[in-house]
Amino acid sequence: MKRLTILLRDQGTALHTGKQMREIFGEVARVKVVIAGPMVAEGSVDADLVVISRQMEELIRYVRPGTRVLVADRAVNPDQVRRLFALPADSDVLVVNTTRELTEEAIEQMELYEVEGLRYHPYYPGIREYRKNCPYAITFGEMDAVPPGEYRSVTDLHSRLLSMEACVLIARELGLYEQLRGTLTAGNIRPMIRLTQDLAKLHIKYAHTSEDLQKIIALMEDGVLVLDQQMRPIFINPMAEKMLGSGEGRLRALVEELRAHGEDPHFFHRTGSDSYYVERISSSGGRERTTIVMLRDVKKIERIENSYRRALTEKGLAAKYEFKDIIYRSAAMGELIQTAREFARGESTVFLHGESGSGKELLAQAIHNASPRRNGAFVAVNFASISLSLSESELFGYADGAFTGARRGGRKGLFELAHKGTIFLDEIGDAPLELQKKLLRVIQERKVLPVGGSKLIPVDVRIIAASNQDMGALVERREFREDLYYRLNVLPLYLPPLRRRREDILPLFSHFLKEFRVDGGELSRQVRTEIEDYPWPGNVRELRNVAEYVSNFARFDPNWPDRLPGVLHPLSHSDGAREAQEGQGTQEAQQETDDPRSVRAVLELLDRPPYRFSRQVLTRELAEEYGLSLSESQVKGLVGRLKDRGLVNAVTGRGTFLQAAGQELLRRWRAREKQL
Ligand SMILES: Nc1ncnc2c1ncn2[C@@H]1O[C@H](COP(=O)(O)OP(=O)(O)OP(=O)(O)O)[C@@H](O)[C@H]1O
Repeated sequence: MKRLTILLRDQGTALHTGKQMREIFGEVARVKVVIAGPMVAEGSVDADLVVISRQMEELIRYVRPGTRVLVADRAVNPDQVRRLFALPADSDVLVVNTTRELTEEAIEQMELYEVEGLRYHPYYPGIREYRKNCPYAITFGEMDAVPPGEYRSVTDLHSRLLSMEACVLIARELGLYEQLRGTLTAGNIRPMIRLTQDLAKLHIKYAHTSEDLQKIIALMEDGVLVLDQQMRPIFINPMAEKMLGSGEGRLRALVEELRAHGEDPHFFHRTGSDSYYVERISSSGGRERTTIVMLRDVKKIERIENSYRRALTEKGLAAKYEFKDIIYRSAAMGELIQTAREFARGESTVFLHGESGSGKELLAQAIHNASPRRNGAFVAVNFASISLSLSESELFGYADGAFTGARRGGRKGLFELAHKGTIFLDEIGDAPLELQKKLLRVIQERKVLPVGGSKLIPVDVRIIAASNQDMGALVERREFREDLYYRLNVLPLYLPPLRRRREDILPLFSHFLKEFRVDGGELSRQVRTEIEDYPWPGNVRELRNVAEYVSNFARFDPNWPDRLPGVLHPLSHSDGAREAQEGQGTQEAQQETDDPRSVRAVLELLDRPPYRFSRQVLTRELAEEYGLSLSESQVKGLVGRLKDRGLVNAVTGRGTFLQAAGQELLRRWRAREKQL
């Protein structure tokens, strides 16, 4: 048997190249891979043929003089290239390798594949200047060489393999070409076929997606039109056809109104006896600017409004809770309530900051009921659940004759309904910018302009706003108007999350147990600690849900407290085994001794901007946010174990970040908590 030796510099390349060589030559030659280094004597490597790859010619000194040597080229592995198709077209990609020659060669080869729209920029250690801020990076088994940066993804295409031309040369040199011709041709063609198949599949998938989209748009109950730059229709769905009729005239009238309204993104459009709410979205993507127009039947809007109003009036436009209904024992809440009572006496706008479920609405109602306006209405508007087109007429009402079908005398908006009372603007951070502008005007002038009306109506309302988002960050990202925020944040109150006021947990728990008619009895010390130590990411609402859940079995099972830990940490207890059987939680079920709270806290932290944390920051945030005082080395150990479980990844110099499995686990935890 002929002896073929491949002489290389590093382990990673050796692994892949060795595999490639054995696949092709393994049956007819003895393939050996030698990694040059201090353990290999210079002038000692021999075989019938020694192969050295280009850019590593200096390794020739290890070869015994007189041995036949072939310097072979490497090529990007076509099997790996297909991963580039996953990157969005028109992206900048940093190509990372260890030397300038290798990097430039790789770029040259990748350009041959003509992956649409990817622009490659070289990087290698020591390069003077390179393109920073590339959203994507690719490398060839040299992950460590990737410079720090905010990448959306870093793809490892693994070491490049010996090119097929090189393999043919090796076969020739060894006199094995005839024998191997079939294998070589197949080896050359197969990856290409696989690549082509992949592209075909991708193409079919997109074709399907756009077909599916078209079906969905066709079935939509709103009219959808797409107009080109000259405002000529490119696409009209059946509903829009029905709304506008088949004649040219109606479409022309709509286009004229669109032009007349300039940049105004929505307005009412009347045609014949019908009225439509028009929403316009300009799209500047692609080569041409297009306009997407949505038409919504005003009668339908009215129907939705009616049901929203019904829901509101069922609540009676009245605030149920008073300060005495707020359960607490912590000093933090005591102080907060004291301040809130003082705020209640005044007229200024109050802003309640606090995580979801921490009791913002409860507090807003209590403030209203302790204020001079207690006999007026309390109207709650939730901006997270109110749709854009609905919200304007919903909030400000509409005038008589604003559109055909509008009620005689128009209709009052929620601001007017709250006249002499309080309006609670919940989840205000979700208000669309367009609406924020209008809200600002109302707050400044204390007057509303109903949709389609020309007369301002004075309203006397007190505003309480609330948000569970970081408003400062929203303002910074320009998603929330700064001027509006300052108008609203006059008397700020910060509701601490439940985990920051642990003394409140047990009193609240027994309060809710009573509400669900469960005899709280005496909880063991262990169970009490368990409840207090749980981080309660869903705050009081989650605690109430757990009490309700417990009530389902507590009435029949006197030992119900024993089941509580399993309810709070489903994965670390009995359910963990089930998850494992489902094949997803194999590692989750192996629960090392890690405290589930710390695991959860780390995953939660990594799921927040900036999504990448250094160990120091992680340690600090764990302490500040979750009250978990771990040392840096404990955090290191914990992160290491989470990495072993595939939940996170940690790269030296680039921090720790969530992996898909970690995200999935969080999603499942949260979904389960919602169900509880
Ligand atoms: N201190 C408390 N005492 C009694 N019940 C409370 C307390 N805090 C919250 N709750 C109850 O917890 C639930 C959630 O509270 P609430 O709806 O006020 O939270 P929120 O912060 O407004 O939530 P979101 O931001 O999701 O709207 C409600 O059923 C509320 O009655």
